[in-house]
Amino acid sequence: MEKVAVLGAGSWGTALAMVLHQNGHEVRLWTHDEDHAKRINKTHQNSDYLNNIQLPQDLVAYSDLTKAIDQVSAIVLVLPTKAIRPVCQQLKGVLTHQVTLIHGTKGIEPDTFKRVSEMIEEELPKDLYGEVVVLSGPSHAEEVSVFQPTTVSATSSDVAKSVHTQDLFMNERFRVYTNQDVLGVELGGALKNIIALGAGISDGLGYGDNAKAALVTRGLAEIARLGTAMGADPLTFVGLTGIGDLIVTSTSIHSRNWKTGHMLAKGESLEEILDKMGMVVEGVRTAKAAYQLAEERKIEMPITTGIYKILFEKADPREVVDQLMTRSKRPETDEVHHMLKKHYNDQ
Ligand SMILES: NC(=O)C1=CN([C@@H]2O[C@H](COP(=O)(O)OP(=O)(O)OC[C@H]3O[C@@H](n4cnc5c(N)ncnc54)[C@H](OP(=O)(O)O)[C@@H]3O)[C@@H](O)[C@H]2O)C=CC1
Ligand SMILES: O=C(CO)COP(=O)(O)O
Repeated sequence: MEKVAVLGAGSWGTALAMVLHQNGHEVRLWTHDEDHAKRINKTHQNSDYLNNIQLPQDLVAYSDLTKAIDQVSAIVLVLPTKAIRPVCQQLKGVLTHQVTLIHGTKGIEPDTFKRVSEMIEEELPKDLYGEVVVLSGPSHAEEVSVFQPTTVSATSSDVAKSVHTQDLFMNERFRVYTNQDVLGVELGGALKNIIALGAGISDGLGYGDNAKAALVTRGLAEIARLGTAMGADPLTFVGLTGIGDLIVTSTSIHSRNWKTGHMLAKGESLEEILDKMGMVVEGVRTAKAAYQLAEERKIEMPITTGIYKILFEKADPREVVDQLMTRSKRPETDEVHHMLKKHYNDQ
C-alpha cells in the first residue's frame, strides 16, 4: 500500500481520495484553507462539496503542503484549472522527491490555450515526475462517493506511469483503463463542458430530446474537428474521455455545467449563477479558450461559438439556436468521419 496526496478538497478531490482509501492507501487530502481542513477532520464530512457523505476516520485533511506530500509515491492534482499554476508554484518549493504526478482537472487556459498537463510542465521541473498522467472520463463525484460503478481512463505517454495510476485507483466499482493520447483526452475532457452548458440551455429553453441528441452529436463532431487538427487521435473522441464524458455531463443532474446552462436559459445572469453554484464551472473559461483557439486556427465550431456569445456577449439563447438551425446546408460527414473510416479500413 502507498502514501498518496490529493491536492484539492472539493467534490472530485474528495471522491477520488475515497477511492484511494478504499484501496487501502494512506491518503492525505490537502486544502489551501486551514479551517476547511479542521472542519473535515472534526466532522469527517466535506459538506460544502459532498452532502451527506461520511468520510473514513483515517482519511486525514491537511493544510500544510509539505506535510501532505511527505514521502508520498503519487500526487493527484484535483483543482480548478485556474488553480493549477499557483498550486504547482507552491509545490515547486517543497517537492524534493520523485512521484507519479496525476491530474483530474478538465479545462483549457484562455489566451495561452494551454492544457493542464502543459501548465504543470511549465511550472514544475519534469525531473520530479517524468510524464504527467491524466485521470479522466464520465465520473460525477456524487456517484463515485457512493460507490456507483464508474469507468475512467489513466492516460500518459509513459505507460508505466499510467499503469501505476490504474493500480492505485482500480477496484470493483471504479474501473480504470489506460490510454496514451494525452492531447485527445485533455481536449475531450475540457471541451465537453462547453457542449454540456449548451445541453442545459436547450433543456432550460424547453427544447426536447431531439435537440439534446443533436447538440451532443454535432458537439462531438466539432470537438473532434478541433482535436484532430491539433494532432489528437480521432478514436479518442469516441471513447470514455470523449463521447462518454460528453454524454454524462450533458445529461446528468449532477453536472455543474448543465445546471449553469439551464439557469442561464431561465434568465439568470452568469455572475449570479456562478455565485450560487459555489463550485467550479469549467465550461465558462474553457468556452473562451476554445472560441479563441477556433478563431486562431480557423476551425469551424458553431456550437462553441454560440455558447461563447451567450456567455460573454449576452446573446439571446433562442436566437443562437435559430442561427444554428439555419446555417447553410451541408453533408453530415466531415474530415473526422473520413479519418475514422480510414482507420477501420486499414485494420
Ligand atoms: N466534480 C466532479 O464530479 C468532477 C470534477 N472534475 C474536474 O475536477 C476539477 C476540480 O473540480 P471539483 O473538485 O469538482 O471542484 P470544486 O469546485 O468542487 O472544488 C475545488 C477545490 O479547489 C480548491 N481551490 C480553488 N482554488 C484554489 C487555489 N488557488 N489553491 C488551492 N485550492 C484551490 C477549492 O477550495 P475553496 O473551498 O477554498 O474554494 C475547492 O476545495 C475541475 O477541473 C473539474 O472539471 C472531473 C471529474 C468529475
Ligand atoms: O467532468 C465531470 C463528469 O465527468 C463533471 O462535470 P461538471 O463539472 O459539469 O459537474
